[in-house]
Amino acid sequence: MKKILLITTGGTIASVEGKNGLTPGISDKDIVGYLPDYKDEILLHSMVLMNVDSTNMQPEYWLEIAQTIYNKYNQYDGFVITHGTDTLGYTSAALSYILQNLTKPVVVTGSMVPISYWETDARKNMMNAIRVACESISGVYVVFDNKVISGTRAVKVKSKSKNAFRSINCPYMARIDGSEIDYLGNTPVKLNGTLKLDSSICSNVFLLKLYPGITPDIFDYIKQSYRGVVIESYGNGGIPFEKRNLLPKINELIDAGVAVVITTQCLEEGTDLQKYEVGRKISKKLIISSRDMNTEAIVPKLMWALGKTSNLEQVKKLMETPVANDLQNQENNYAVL
Ligand SMILES: NC(=O)C[C@H](N)C(=O)O
Repeated sequence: MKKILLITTGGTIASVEGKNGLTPGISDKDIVGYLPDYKDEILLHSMVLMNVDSTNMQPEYWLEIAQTIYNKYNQYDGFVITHGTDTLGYTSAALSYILQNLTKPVVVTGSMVPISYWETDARKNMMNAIRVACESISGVYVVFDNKVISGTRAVKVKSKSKNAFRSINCPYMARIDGSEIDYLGNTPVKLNGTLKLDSSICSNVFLLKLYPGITPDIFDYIKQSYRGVVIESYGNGGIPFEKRNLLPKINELIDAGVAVVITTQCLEEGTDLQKYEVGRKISKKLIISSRDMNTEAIVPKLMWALGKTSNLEQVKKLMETPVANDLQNQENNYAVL
């Protein structure tokens, strides 16, 4: 019988209506109490690690989750983490970088409606997550609304509906139909190796969304206080140089040792800095191109890379090397669900 550890962290799934609106309030035991009878099939242990709305999630909490999995690793076959949906994609990506050489499944799930409500999606998501955690696969996965998504590719695209997550720039790993898990591409394999807790995280990272009219002085502030900046530019990726020219200040940042990543506000297909003049002008040697990674993966990856080194050549190399399926080089061929 498979032995699974459920780690609860809060989110809507654990929320109750309080004086000031929904807030996490129920325990791991309460959550388990809502599940259909599973006791003949799996041995499920549970623990509360924290009880936060995931809007309050912090890099320190990612480390707590990772450390807990690391400490309990040998006692279980798989792990399920219940989490708020708002920043779930950041946490699943962060765990993919912090927990290196995973040989077991770590499955992150949540819900859009609290588990105590009759119309909840929590029971289905949890049972599906437990099913995936019992598989002989390795790595971090997000299980939501019958879909299995690579931990570095899950993006919340809806604020209210139950089909809130999509796999961005990467095929879905699997679809769940009743108790069947249908793998859509190659069935993920179980890896061998020794788990490593790669926990040096530098959270001094700024995320900047460009808009027409943005002025260069924001970069003075970033230079003083941050070691890395992710610039969400437009389309294929480019920096404005008409009227309010951002290029000199970005070059100053790099000269001061700040890591600069260019990504795009477009959800799909990623950047190509070589296509347009606005992209080529900024594509100097030390600009980090995010290609088809999503922001939820880029931010924790940059924190993880800067935790290891302040050498910008090395940061660029770490960022541009695929980790846990976060980045692909060849033409995409997406599964549409
Ligand atoms: N559906 C949810 O879980 C949303 C909630 N605000 C959270 O992220 O914790």
